[in-house]
Amino acid sequence: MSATTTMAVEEPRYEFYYRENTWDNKRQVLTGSRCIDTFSEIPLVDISRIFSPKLEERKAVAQAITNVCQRVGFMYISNHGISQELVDKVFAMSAAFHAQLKEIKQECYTHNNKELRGWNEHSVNTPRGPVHGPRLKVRVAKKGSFLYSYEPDNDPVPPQLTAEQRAMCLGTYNQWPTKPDGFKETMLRYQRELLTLSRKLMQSIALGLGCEETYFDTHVTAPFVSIILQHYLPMHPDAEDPNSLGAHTDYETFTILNQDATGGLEVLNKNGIYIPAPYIPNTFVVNMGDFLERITNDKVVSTVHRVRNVSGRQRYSIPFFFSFNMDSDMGVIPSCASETNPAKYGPRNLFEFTKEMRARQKRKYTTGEKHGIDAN
Ligand SMILES: O=C(O)CCC(=O)C(=O)O
Ligand SMILES: [Fe+2]
Repeated sequence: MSATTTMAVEEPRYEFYYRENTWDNKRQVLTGSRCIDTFSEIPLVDISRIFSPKLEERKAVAQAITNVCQRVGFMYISNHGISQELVDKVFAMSAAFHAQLKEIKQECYTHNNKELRGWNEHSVNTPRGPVHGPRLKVRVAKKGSFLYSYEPDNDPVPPQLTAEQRAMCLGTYNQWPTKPDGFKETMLRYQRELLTLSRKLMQSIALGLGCEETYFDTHVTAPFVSIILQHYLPMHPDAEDPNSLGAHTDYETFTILNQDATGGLEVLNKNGIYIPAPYIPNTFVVNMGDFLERITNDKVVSTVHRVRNVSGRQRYSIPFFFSFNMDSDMGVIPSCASETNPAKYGPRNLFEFTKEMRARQKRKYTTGEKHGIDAN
């Protein structure tokens, strides 16, 4: 009788995630003998030199940023120039807004709005009843979010726009609550200051990718920007889905995220391990989005992430999503393509890129269809 050796065949493992409003995206993660050397923490980059008058210094930080963008797609930035006084004020306003009665927040309900700007609440199923008997699916709230977008008249460098371009700025549809006092002014100041920082970061990314520093400047004069004041409730112990915000990628160029000290943000590495991205004082988290991945021919990575608020406390965060002008046609950047690595994608603008997604979001609200995920 001859002995037979059975080779165990490792099944590929996939992580399913949400991208451009669809759930059927999957990314293979590497397990067992397939594991590779990947990140196990989120790097921190001191960006003070992006403001340096010396090109050499700006190039050095650009290189550091771009290396992280390619390897991890997520980083902490320190010395970003945004004052702690403003950050504290924005968080305090967000907490005061979310603490109001639902009936008051509903005055700026996204459902009332053509472009879905405003407040909304997301919920989760919590099966109740005997384990072996009929189970009731009770929905409980897990997250509230207030969404506002770019207002061209509030830009530190107000752009010249045609009526058509102005209509593409979703901030035209912002809904502002009357309370708390000073809410709109604070949120617009935050938008202004982060716009300036984002344009500077965009120049740094251009340099790091081997382009002229000003390569993207004309494409960010009236950028597609959205800001969400996220308010995560403590996750219900019986919640059917443990995610406060399901695994997803962001679809814009990059996101500047401000989080409180609660924790819960997790970033997927190539080996399928979710790496925590806890709060680090005086830093922001910056992650790259799908549109930048596309125009860099996949050189920069848009990394999957999720939020699980298992702290038992409320959590607040503020993602600032930054992208190009809605009507800027962007192809693969010449320095990211070559004869041996031709451009994989043709030119596309944000308006086209997000059209189907925005239509789906509207369908979801008008038909009450549930995707079980919170769109950005
Ligand atoms: O709340 C967080 O920490 C992350 C939020 C996020 O990923 C998003 O809104 O896209
Ligand atoms: Fe995100």
